[in-house]
Amino acid sequence: MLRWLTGGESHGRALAVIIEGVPAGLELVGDAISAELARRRLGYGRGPRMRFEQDALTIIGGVRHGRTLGSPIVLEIANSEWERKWTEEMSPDPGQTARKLTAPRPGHADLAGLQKYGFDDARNVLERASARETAARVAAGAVAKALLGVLGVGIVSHVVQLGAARVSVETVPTLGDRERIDASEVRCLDPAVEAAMIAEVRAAAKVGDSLGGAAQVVAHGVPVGLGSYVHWDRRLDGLLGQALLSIPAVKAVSIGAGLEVAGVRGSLAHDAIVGSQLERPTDRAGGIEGGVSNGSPIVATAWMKPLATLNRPVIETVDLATGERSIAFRERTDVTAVPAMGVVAEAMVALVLADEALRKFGGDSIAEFRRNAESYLAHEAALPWRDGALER
Ligand SMILES: Cc1cc2nc3c(=O)[nH]c(=O)nc-3n(C[C@H](O)[C@H](O)[C@H](O)COP(=O)(O)O)c2cc1C
Ligand SMILES: C=C(O[C@@H]1CC(C(=O)O)=C[C@@H](OP(=O)(O)O)[C@H]1O)C(=O)O
Repeated sequence: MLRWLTGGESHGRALAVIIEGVPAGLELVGDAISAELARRRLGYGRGPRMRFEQDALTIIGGVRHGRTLGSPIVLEIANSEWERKWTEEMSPDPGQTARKLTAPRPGHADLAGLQKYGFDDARNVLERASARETAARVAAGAVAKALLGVLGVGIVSHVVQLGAARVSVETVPTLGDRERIDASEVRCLDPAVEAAMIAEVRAAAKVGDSLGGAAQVVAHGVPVGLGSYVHWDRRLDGLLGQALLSIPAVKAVSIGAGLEVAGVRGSLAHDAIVGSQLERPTDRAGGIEGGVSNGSPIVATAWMKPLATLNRPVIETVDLATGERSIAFRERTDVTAVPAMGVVAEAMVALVLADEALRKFGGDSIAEFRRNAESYLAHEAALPWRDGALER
């Protein structure tokens, strides 16, 4: 099993993540993790911070000479502004701020967080509720992707909706599309829709508004048999749903044809099993049946609300210090973060699949993990009719 936990505040010294359960001997280099962090910073419509934020990575433990040790992997991602701007405001030493934030921003965790934890300064809430934390998830996801690579699993994501601009649901990307998607400013495969998405962001930015949208994640090469139908908390679709819904501002998750199948007849909603190789000409189920991976690509889509902070603040709130009507204050903000959210969603899918792969195949070393997987796959592939036994 894979366990991981992040820590750190948005404007604190750094974020950290500890990842436990990765077998020894996995090839892991800092550059590969940093490259994933850089992908998350991209995207038309992101705010000023992403232009200077470096996401400087330090591997604190668990890796030696480019290979994992089987011990907890400890990663640190520095926050670029700490030294310059935040050492006093975010100091862990006793003291107090002269700049309390007392007007909670609607659409953020501010008010519920203030009430729940008994604070009188919304900074105590927003620092941890900020999606800055997703940088640590992406670092952990890079480790999970490296592990999944041993099984031949590869993950790709693309933006399928930004504001009102939306691609056809038929376009499911291959691993070969990854470079082309990352080269797109909005991480969209279809050039015509890409242009419409950029126009949407421009129009929203011009009037100080924000946009939501959706990103689809596809995992290719996932073996049959991850997840289970035997308990509610072992269903792979349930695990993916929780993981993706935990991304800030993600409000819905669909698997495969998800939303569309609700409105069609059953005869058009499922995937036929064809021939002696048990092929699936369609993948409406998104690679999961009964909570178990079925060998088809896993397809999950995360739907994001428009960002809550607006560059032209208009949303009403109440200043808790005075009880007076106020307008939500503006931290720097992105116009949209859907392209970045897709990269975070890839990480979350990778972490779920890596956890399930470890549960199924186990192993303290990568050699053992690979051997176990190969043995299972060889056995699973040896169904009687595949070697002609049924004909004898
Ligand atoms: C990558 C990423 C970047 C985000 N950037 C912003 C931002 O700049 N401004 C903002 O208001 N919300 C931003 N958000 C969303 C907020 O963090 C989120 O709306 C907030 O946590 C409340 O949403 P919730 O109710 O889903 O938790 C971002 C989310 C993600 C995934
Ligand atoms: C820092 C990141 O995103 C931040 C997420 C965020 C929010 O409210 O969630 C608000 C902004 O924070 P700041 O005021 O520091 O610019 C974004 O920049 C990041 O993704 O690394």
